[in-house]
Amino acid sequence: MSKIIVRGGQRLVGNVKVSGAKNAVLPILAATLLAQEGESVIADVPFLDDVNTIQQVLGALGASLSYENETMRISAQQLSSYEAPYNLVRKMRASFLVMGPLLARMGCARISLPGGCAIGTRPIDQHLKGFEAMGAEIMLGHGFIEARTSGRLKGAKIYLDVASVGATENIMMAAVLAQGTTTIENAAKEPEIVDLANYLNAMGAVVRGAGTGVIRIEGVDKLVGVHHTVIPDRVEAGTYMIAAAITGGDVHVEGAIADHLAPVISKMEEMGVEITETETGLRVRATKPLKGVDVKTLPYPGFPTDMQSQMMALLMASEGTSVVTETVFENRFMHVEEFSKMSGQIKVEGRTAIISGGVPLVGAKVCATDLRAGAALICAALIADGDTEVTGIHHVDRGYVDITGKLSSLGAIIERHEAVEQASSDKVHVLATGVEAAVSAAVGQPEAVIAAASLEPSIEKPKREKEVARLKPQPTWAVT
Ligand SMILES: CC(=O)N[C@H]1[C@@H](OP(=O)(O)OP(=O)(O)OC[C@H]2O[C@@H](n3ccc(=O)[nH]c3=O)[C@H](O)[C@@H]2O)O[C@H](CO)[C@@H](O)[C@@H]1O
Ligand SMILES: C=C(OP(=O)(O)O)C(=O)O
Repeated sequence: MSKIIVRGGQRLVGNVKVSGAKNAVLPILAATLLAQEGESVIADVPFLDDVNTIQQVLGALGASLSYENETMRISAQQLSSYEAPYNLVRKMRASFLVMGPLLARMGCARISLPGGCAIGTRPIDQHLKGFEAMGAEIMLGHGFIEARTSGRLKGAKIYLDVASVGATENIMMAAVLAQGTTTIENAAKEPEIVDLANYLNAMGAVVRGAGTGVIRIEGVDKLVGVHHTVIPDRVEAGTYMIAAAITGGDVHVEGAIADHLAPVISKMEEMGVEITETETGLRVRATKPLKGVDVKTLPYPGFPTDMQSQMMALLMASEGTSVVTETVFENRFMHVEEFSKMSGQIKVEGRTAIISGGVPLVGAKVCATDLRAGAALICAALIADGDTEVTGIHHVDRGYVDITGKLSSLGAIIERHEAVEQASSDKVHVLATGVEAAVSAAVGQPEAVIAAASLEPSIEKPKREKEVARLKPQPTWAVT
């Protein structure tokens, strides 16, 4: 099982460059499916597992792709399938973002249900409500969602019950080729929505109002491939800002856009962190003890839920009591249990966490329960006494480009240990201690052979097989 080991106690100093935004590039790559002519050239595409997954989804639909020097070239003139494979959708919920473009381009789309994940149930009802309003027929069954339309989709007025980022993007992508005008009310306002709208407009679409609560889309007949550069990742930037502040460091976060990070900057300044805008990013300095603050996550321009766990790490290192309220996802406090292994003093009551700050953190063996939880544990580990071993880092690989390299360039003592994998023809052999660990190492692999050595020797084979099936039903995994 791969892990990241951090030795706490180093002050971070220097420059760190932010990569292109995961949450912008995924919908933009999905939108390249809309280009009936020409090649799409997307620059600043971060080297992430999620990007690899969407690349495979596009490939399975018939697009041809190449990826070099953070630039992806996509030709989608000829699509050969309208079905996003289960193996890929199960790895990454954002695969569902191909539904809008497929419906618009091919009149049908079949995608397996993305299901829930560690941070909440994450329904897709608002996406489907939008497609239905535009005339699509939705069929659900056998773990699949199929959407079909006879002829073009029709422009419609759609009010979102929740300002969902994904639903706004999916509906926008479906509407650009629809007949007539689509209005999305209570639309999400995130910078990634604006980046997608800019890309669609460059392709020939007519999208107005992105970044506000009302987006109007005039359908056009055809879109073409164009060049686009993805915006910098505000969550990655925010994570390095927290890493700098927690270590009492002095770090320039190159590429960070102050406007995109306004709620994070405001809270960190309230705590006593000095943040200055430079020509190319943000300089973050912590020169005095920090004080606790209260934080409530909200859709943009509120405090981002994707920064909640990293902020909690900083609050543990600050003086006084802080209250964090999570309003976006119903189950995004899984990191609290891991923090407590590091001596963090946090009490959870429903959607609120009360943090007693200033208690020295200690190194421990912890597990990333989701992407941002992993980043938060690494931030906390930077000031913990001794070594912290973070497992579950396949989550971190979804959204952070070379986090160990970037942090060690700032002076952190951090290294990555890769799992021992013996690749056979097309299966990955997983060696790990314990059923949970073995299954967690096998997640994300299309086929895995979980070696007997991975599992408790006292458990005989039929029982081990049952245990693996219980933990993660996955028909292509075998126990040897
Ligand atoms: C790839 C990507 O961009 N991911 C981001 C996106 O996820 P994602 O687009 O999945 O998040 P949404 O904005 O859709 O979800 C926000 C809330 O709306 C609810 N909801 C959503 C859709 C729907 O049809 N019905 C419904 O009830 C969700 O359960 C959640 O409670 O925005 C989230 C909220 O900022 C971020 O944490 C994710 O990093
Ligand atoms: C929750 C996140 O991503 P996703 O929506 O892709 O799961 C995230 O980026 O923190």
